[in-house]
Amino acid sequence: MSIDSVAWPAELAFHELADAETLATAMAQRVARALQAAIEARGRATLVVSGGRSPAAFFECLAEQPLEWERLTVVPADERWVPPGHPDSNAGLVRRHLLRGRAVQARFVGLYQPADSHEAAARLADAALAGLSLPIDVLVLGMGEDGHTASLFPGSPNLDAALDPACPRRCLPMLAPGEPRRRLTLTLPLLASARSTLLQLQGDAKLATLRATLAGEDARQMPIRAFLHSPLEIYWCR
Ligand SMILES: O=C(O)[C@H](O)[C@@H](O)[C@H](O)[C@H](O)COP(=O)(O)O
Repeated sequence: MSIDSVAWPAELAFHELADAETLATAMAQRVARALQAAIEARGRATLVVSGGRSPAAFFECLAEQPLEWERLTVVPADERWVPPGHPDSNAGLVRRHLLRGRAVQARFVGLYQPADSHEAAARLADAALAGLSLPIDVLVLGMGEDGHTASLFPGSPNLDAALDPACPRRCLPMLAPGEPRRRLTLTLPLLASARSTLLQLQGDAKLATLRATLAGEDARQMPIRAFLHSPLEIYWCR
């Protein structure tokens, strides 16, 4: 399948990059421009990033960007309900690959806190996010081959609530199909408030998933559909 074989909606900015390194650099430069513009306009900026295997190289390129990091707040789009020292922790991923060098000066608002229950943990994360000024400035999403994004998983309890544009919560507990199953996710109102949204994808399987999203509109089946509209920018390489 080639990029040109898919009739992408004209409003989606689709960038095909030569390889993963070129993609990471292009995304880092784009995100840095948007964050610096936000800082110049409002004195501060908020960046929400996804976890998983894809973003490490992008994080490392972004960490090298000449930004006023002390004016930045970084928030995970979702979290596995594991401590930051756990190998699956998104907070750990961000701290290892993004909050390094000068970028260590950024403020980080993590979602994980120990709690008596998954729901209690989500309420603690909700409280931690209460002070976050909206709209967020930059959102960077990934996508699973099932069409999930953040931890908005098809079939998860709370998915309808999390996708509700009027959801009163900023963070909800979710269940992933694979381990670690217990997740915490930012909800649609918070995620969709972003002034700029980038989607990072790699490989033909995810391109096929993205193509499949165009065949329907129900975000409960493929939650990434809730973001497939302007101002989304898609960055893809094989
Ligand atoms: O915590 C997570 O895993 C992410 O937030 C999740 O939404 C991720 O972006 C996709 O699952 C893609 O993950 P990969 O980059 O590992 O394919």
